[in-house]
Amino acid sequence: MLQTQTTAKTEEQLQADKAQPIKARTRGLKLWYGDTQVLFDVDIDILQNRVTAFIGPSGCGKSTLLRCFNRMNDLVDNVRIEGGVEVDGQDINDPSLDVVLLRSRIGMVFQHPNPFPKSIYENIAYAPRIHGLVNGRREMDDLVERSLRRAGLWDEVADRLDTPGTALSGGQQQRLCIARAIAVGPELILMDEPASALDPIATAKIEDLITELRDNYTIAIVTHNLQQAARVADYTAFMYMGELVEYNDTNTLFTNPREKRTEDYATGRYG
Ligand SMILES: Nc1ncnc2c1ncn2[C@@H]1O[C@H](COP(=O)(O)OP(=O)(O)OP(=O)(O)O)[C@@H](O)[C@H]1O
Repeated sequence: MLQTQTTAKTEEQLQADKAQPIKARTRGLKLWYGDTQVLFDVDIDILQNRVTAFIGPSGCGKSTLLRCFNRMNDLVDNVRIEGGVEVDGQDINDPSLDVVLLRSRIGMVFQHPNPFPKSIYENIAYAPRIHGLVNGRREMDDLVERSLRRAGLWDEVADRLDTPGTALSGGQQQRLCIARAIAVGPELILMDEPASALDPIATAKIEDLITELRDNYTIAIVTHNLQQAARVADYTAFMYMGELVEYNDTNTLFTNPREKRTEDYATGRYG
């Protein structure tokens, strides 16, 4: 078994989760890059206000699956997608859908922090301004402060909002990117290995933040780090060669997997 601590949900919590709305889901999702198929009939439900982790060996399709939820794969040449992807019951591959609007509703945080080459303040203010989400400077100041507070960064940057976001430490930059994602009030936040470029202390802060954000947001996270999935995720999906092998509450997936492939991965037999 996995040499890590997972906290089992109580029977009441598991029952309560059954009533939790589905924020996003895929049905029969298949994806090809050119002639190579990398996702095979993936069916997954992402529960609202829960953290869902995608784990699996390198190249199994975790990031590709994550990117299906905001149509980031559209930016890749020769990509072909079949099957359904819904966010809040809406088919996001509907050709009439405004992709820019979609991406503004779904935040994304990448492996390497990527603040804009602008001030800390502007990093947060930019998207709400172009989407017309606030009226006037005072509302914007409030939004910037609220977003930075939610991302656990306010106390560290309140006196230097005019300095460049790129001058912050790596961990601070990543929290700035999370604050930037939060500022537009996203329905879903996608995180692609958000802590893998950070040291253990900065990683712990990101993990604490993910746990706090769960009350207000729905989070899907790709991670290579099984302990991290065990610490932050309510639900975990194990993928292998483009298939969703097993999906369950995190404790059950790690302590009582149904599939031998899941058990082998969780116990480090391959990876
Ligand atoms: N833009 C692309 N064009 C062609 N093939 C791609 C592209 N992006 C990913 N792939 C291939 O698709 C497969 C799945 O990649 P993906 O990045 O989704 O896996 P992953 O599980 O996230 O891997 P890792 O853990 O190494 O990041 C891999 O074989 C990869 O080489």
